[in-house]
Amino acid sequence: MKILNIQQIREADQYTIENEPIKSIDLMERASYELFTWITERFNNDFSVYVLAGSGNNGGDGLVVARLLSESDYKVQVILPLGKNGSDDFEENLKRLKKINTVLILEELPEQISEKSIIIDAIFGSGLSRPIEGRLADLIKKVNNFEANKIAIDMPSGLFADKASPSEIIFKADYTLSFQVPKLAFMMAENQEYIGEFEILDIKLDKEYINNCLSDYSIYEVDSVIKNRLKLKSIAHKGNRGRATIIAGGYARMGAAILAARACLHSGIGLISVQTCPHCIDIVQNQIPEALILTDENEYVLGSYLDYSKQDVIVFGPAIGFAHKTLVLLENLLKDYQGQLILDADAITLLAENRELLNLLPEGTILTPHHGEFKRLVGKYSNNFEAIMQLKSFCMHHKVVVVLKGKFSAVCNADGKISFNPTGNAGMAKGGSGDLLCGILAAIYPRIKNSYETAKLAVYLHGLSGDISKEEKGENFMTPSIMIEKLQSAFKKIEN
Ligand SMILES: NC(=O)C1=CN([C@@H]2O[C@H](COP(=O)(O)OP(=O)(O)OC[C@H]3O[C@@H](n4cnc5c(N)ncnc54)[C@H](O)[C@@H]3O)[C@@H](O)[C@H]2O)[C@@H](O)CC1
Ligand SMILES: [K+]
Repeated sequence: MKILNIQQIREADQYTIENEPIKSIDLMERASYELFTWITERFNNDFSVYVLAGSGNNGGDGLVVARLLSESDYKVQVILPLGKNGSDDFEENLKRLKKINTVLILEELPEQISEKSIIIDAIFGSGLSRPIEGRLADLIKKVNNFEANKIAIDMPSGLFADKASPSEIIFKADYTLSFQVPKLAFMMAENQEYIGEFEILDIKLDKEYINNCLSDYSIYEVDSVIKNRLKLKSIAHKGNRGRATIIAGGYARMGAAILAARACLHSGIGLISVQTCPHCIDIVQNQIPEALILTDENEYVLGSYLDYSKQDVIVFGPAIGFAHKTLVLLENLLKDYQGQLILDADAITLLAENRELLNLLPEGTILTPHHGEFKRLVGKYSNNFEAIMQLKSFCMHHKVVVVLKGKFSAVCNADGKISFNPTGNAGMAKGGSGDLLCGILAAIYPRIKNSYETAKLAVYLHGLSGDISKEEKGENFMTPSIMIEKLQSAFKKIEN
């Protein structure tokens, strides 16, 4: 699903108004009817409704919703903190609201409201142009302390759509009901406490116009052509389903390699090899009898460059440490290995600390840093909008694909396009979770044969197995090992 900026959304509104054609007040009615339907499907009319309506078109939407809910016998009260003069459609809807005469217009929000209330934020939407201050700021702080159900129309008031929000005076919504396309701000971790869950309502803006809008940002949806590449051909044998090698861990740290190898195996790889030091061979063989062992000549760390000529893909990095021999192995892989490289965890720190290696990164290498590791690569940033800019320039400069892990993990291609991943949850934030992602990436790359498409689908499947684990086992109990088991359902889900 494409993410558009405010300017593009405004143009799409205008195009629809002129070409459908539809009057702007009727488009407002249509948008608000979707809001009304969403609300009435989830809250019955035992809930009292408070609508905070600004004086622009976001406020206009709020007034329409107030009218529609009142006509469905909800008790609705409206507060107009910016007064009664505003945009044409706002003023017309205020007239219509007064005509039905069942909605109370309050001067102030009461000091106490029952938990069985809904507060609808229609103060500002996409027209917010500066931070909220003064009386309005006090109102937002007050509302944020109430225990009611809070719904923001289009955007939580105070939040900027396309850039970092400079102030923390922002309505804290449980639900944000936005129109037609998501906004970039919805993808940023620091904004989640204001946005709550977001839903995109179809208000029937011109589809073709939106399809033609150019955007570097989107939310991932499984692509059926790519997904079909995962299907095994009837002539499949272990050799043509891909060969992957995991180079991870070291003495007393082989868990990372085992998790990655298991995830890889359960994601369809044909042959999996694990490079281990001599002391660790038994552990690996006991844990994954399917794995071939590549024996490193070093006793405690991994550092031998072995024969990888038949390997389609190598995962290098999880828990591998920072020994000089390991660094040399990484350098040799960057120089000589001809297959697909997936670099994670300590490999990324090694790159950051030995920056000359960055110039050796083969085109299309997949790197999977979390924010801490990514900052080591690109320097500090103070919000996710800055992180996204750094991500783009890093990928374009080095011609690589980076998965920046977190809430809505951002997968960035070498051309600067960014796809945000919608699956996953906080229960996945446990040691070992990233190792699984490496395994999934390695398993599906040989069939998909495109770094960006592989990364998007692998991150999606990884999150999906996390969501299924959460649903069945709960956020606290779930573990990376459980997630490996749930890969079974994750694959089935995308196959259907
Ligand atoms: N035809 C359309 O364009 C549609 C627009 N819709 C709604 O219209 C909204 C956008 O409406 P508007 O462009 O009127 O913008 P808003 O309703 O978000 O607010 C704009 C007004 O607020 C003022 N303002 C901005 N920041 C302020 C601040 N910090 N303190 C005080 N005043 C401030 C602006 O000067 C302007 O007068 C969308 O978010 C959406 O809810 C929907 O009705 C769907 C159709
Ligand atoms: K709003």
